[in-house]
Amino acid sequence: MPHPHRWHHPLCLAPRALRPWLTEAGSLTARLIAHHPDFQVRVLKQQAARPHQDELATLCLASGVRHAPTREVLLCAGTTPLVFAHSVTTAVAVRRGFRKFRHVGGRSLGSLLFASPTIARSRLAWCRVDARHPLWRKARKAVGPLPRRLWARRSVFYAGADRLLVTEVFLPPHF
Ligand SMILES: C=C(O[C@@H]1C=C(C(=O)O)C=C[C@H]1O)C(=O)O
Repeated sequence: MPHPHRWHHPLCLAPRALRPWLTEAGSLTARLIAHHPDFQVRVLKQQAARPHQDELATLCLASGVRHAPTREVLLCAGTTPLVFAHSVTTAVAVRRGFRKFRHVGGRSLGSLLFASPTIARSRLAWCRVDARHPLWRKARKAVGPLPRRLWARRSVFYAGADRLLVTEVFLPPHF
């Protein structure tokens, strides 16, 4: 059976209010701060983890790779989670183009990525994830009960040959 989650879901199916968020080409962090002065980053995990199946090709990783530097956060307004963000890169990248990745801590990764003129970004891609997808299950674990399907977007940041894949899952009830 083909993998049910493909990253080119038609954007016209997204709720109108969500579309500006799904298509924001600048920093999502900056957009969230503009709407929520009490914006906060809650770090859930920053460690090596097995990349998701649908991340391997994008990061040019072989399917046997078990340890890719990974960061998972909740982007919150006060204590209310708005977005679950999952970022993954390669062992080489954190020693080269994305050296600062491991030291972001409680700051937003966006503040690092968009501050660097040498880091470029790919086009965005979209997907509706459900319980079959690890992103849905991770978000569920972090925030509790969720609707059956969630909108997610992702893009690759490039520092020379190095890649960092950032995926953002939009959480109800806010989105
Ligand atoms: C890529 C950005 O950074 C955001 C912040 C993240 C973090 O701190 O881990 C992760 C993904 C993004 O939602 C952005 O602001 O657009």
